Amino acid sequence: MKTPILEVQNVTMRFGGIVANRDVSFAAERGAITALIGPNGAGKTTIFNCITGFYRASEGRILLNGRNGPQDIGQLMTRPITGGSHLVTRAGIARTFQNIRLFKEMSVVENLLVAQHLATRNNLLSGVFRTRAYRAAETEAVDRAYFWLSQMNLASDANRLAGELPYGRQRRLEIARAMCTSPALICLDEPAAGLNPSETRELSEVIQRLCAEHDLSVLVIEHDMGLVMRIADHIVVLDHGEVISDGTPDSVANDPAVIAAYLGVSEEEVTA
Ligand SMILES: Nc1ncnc2c1ncn2[C@@H]1O[C@H](COP(=O)(O)OP(=O)(O)OP(=O)(O)O)[C@@H](O)[C@H]1O
Repeated sequence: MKTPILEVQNVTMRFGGIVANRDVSFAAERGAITALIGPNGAGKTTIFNCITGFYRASEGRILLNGRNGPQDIGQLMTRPITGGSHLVTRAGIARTFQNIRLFKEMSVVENLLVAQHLATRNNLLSGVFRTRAYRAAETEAVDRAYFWLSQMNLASDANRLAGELPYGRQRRLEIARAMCTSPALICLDEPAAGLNPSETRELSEVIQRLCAEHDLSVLVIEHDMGLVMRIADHIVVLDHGEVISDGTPDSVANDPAVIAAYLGVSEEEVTA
């Protein structure tokens, strides 16, 4: 069996007295789409924030088995002096947000160029003197931006203001921006929220294509069960901060614990 791209091991996350995640363990397979589902307040966004380096988990370990071997996300965040969530991006995890966070006053292509500054090794001096390496990195960044715009069916919008794009296109632009950092794992937080059915269908195709053609693994939080059942290879269900089911879409959809969590009744009532 292939090593999973991501291993979440016994993660607990507390906010004061609130336990948002308790002893959460699951793995995301390499080259596959893993969906994280569960009712409101189940702890999905919190575990996402731990994985993507926005929070440091109170307990447990998160391992990314990326292109440079296994990396402990908690250690990247707490590394003395240089540590932080930018190291998690460099290690190969990119994300999008539940509420779209684009630079709305910038053009579409500028949004993608900003994202790549983190990955380039240039410093102030090379910028002032416009060294050969600096110019080469700039050209590469522009080429990469246009590549991902065309992959996301956004090439014709390159020079429009990001804030002027229709909602569905803004969502795809966020994914393009994340892809510009060359991630091994992309984490999508409710990518279908606010989309109409045809935009959702286009989004499903884009996500599946990313996985199939670009050596990418996907972890997605989503409430749209139609989308989840259509694209997920593997589903992890959270409820009250804990994993209550983990398996194929079919096994999860028929799991009495999952049905009970969504209906807000006890498991015994479902099986009775
Ligand atoms: N920064 C925080 N401070 C205190 N409590 C928090 C914080 N973030 C989340 N929580 C609590 O942790 C629990 C899990 O929240 P979380 O946002 O992770 O759930 P979710 O499954 O993503 O919900 P939704 O589907 O509504 O987005 C909730 O009870 C929430 O109130």
